[in-house]
Amino acid sequence: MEKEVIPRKILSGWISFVRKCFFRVLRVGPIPSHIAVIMDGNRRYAKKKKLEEGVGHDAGAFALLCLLIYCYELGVKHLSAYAFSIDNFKRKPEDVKKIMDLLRECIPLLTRIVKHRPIRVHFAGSLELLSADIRIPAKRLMEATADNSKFIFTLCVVYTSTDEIMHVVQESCKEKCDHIPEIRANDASNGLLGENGDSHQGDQDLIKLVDIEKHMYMAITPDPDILIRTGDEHRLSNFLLWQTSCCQLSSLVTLWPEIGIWQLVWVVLNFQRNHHYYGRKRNAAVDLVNGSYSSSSPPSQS
Ligand SMILES: CC(C)=CCC/C(C)=C/CC/C(C)=C/COP(=O)(O)OP(=O)(O)O
Repeated sequence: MEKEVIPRKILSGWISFVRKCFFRVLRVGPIPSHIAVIMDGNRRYAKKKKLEEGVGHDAGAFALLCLLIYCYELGVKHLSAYAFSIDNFKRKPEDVKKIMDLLRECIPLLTRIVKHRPIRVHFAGSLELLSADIRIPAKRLMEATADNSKFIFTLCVVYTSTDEIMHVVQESCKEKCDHIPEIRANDASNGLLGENGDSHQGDQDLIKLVDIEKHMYMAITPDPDILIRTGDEHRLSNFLLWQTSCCQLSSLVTLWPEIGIWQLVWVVLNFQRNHHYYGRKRNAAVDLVNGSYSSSSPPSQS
């Protein structure tokens, strides 16, 4: 990745001015709070351009950093990217090494980008599986930007939803086990223990939705409004499965390194067109979770 090129090319001059004017017009409509991306098509891009495979990933990382700046300027509050899945460890060793090298390189670049913008950088996933030379600077960058609240950029690395949900279950159980004596004592004082000392109501409610959500790797961001997948793929590939039940899925034929401002504008315009529909879905889901539907009037299926 060319280190100098990233900020200069897109941050200065009339291109940046025109882009900001354009975004101002787009902001007349609702702007998604959270965009998530699955960055497919990097190798195909390299093939198409007759470049070495790894160069496709370089171009992909560059495209991601540009998208970060565009989203920030547009007024989006969260951007999350699927940079490395746990399943990607099954790829050829040189492919794994390439993405790990990019991760290592992107930390100083991100440090420069956040120097002038209040962006919080978050790495989500089983970070203990990263080598120390990536994990330690990544944790340092997370700590250094932890107080930035205007924008959160999440890089999902060594991530799958299955792993996230397993992690949540383990953490929630661990936490509750530690508190079982307290919960039992509380139930006993409220007369809620049965003859054999079991809790009548406590156990089935032991783990609540709030417990699950607080242990998610993605706990610091709201659910995405838009999930973009490039490279003409239509699968979720174990990415944010818990978080995407009411989200617009935008599958683009564009290869990831070719994503730019026009693709972003296109998905945001689609979001604006469907905004009321997704808003209603979301509200219905929240009502369901809060138990505001009675059993005699189930939610309408649409
Ligand atoms: C800043 C930073 C660390 C960025 C990450 C770099 C990057 C673009 C990662 C994409 C990872 C990935 C496995 C994509 C899948 O498709 P593929 O790219 O292998 O391509 P294909 O769909 O053409 O096979």
